[in-house]
Amino acid sequence: MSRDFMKDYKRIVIKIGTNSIMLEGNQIDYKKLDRLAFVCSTLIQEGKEVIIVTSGAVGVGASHLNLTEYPQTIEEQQALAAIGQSILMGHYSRFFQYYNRATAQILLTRDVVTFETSYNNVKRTMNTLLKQKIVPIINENDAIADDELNHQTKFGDNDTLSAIVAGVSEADLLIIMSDVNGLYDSNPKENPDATLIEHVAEITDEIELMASGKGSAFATGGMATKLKAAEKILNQKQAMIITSGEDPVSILRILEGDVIGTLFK
Ligand SMILES: Nc1ncnc2c1ncn2[C@@H]1O[C@H](COP(=O)(O)OP(=O)(O)O)[C@@H](O)[C@H]1O
Ligand SMILES: N[C@@H](CCC(=O)OP(=O)(O)O)C(=O)O
Repeated sequence: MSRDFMKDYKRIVIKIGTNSIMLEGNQIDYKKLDRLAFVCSTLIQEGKEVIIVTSGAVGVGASHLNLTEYPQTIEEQQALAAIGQSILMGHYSRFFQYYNRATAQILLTRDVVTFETSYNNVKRTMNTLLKQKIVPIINENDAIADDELNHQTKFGDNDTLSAIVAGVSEADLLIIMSDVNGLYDSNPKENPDATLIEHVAEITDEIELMASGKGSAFATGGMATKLKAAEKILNQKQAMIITSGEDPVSILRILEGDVIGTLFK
């Protein structure tokens, strides 16, 4: 399938996962964040609008405290996210500054889906930032999001969050950057013979069966939540790509129509 239509896409949501932000040994991958800032700034110069959905608050918090294991209690996890989120945002802000771009932090809970006023507020905030060529950087508000009996506030994972953000912002395309090149017919970390799927038009039972667990202790999603996100995107009549976060510059080629990663459309 030709991907020439990519050239017409204007509003892009880019989701970057914990495994792409952290190097092995739980250090922040500065090169990756810098390349991402370069790519987003270049896209804005080309007249596109970019929203980032970032994971990594918990991972960066753990790195800051030199933890190697995922903490057991919710309060420890939430405290870690609070520590990591501000450090992470500081890095984004500095790397984007080099390219003369401002960033803005938006932390969301499920209230944006449940309450119309919250939905409209976040939509308005995102549009106002984009009009000023400022890059909204979104994460779940991990420090407060928890599910109480009659108040569900958690998205649970950032793949779901990124599909919701793509819906609220009426984006043309969601790009999910991961530590794999796309959806394979089985987990490529466990099966060296796994083959990459180039295009998926519908999330069938057969597609769902291909996905299994997550790539590291600090990630929450795995391929299964990326497929859930894809299902949402297809229902919203939008497009999504899962691609490797190894070299964010490949996003420029994706938007030129190069066949990279798995396309859901
Ligand atoms: N069919 C599949 N194709 C590709 N990756 C898969 C598949 N099934 C499971 N995975 C796993 O999904 C992981 C990516 O998801 P995740 O750990 O949430 O990473 P991220 O932090 O990038 O969101 C891969 O590292 C891989 O181990
Ligand atoms: N909000 C969490 C995101 C966790 C998450 O979904 O991680 P991932 O599977 O790497 O996208 C954080 O910032 O640590």
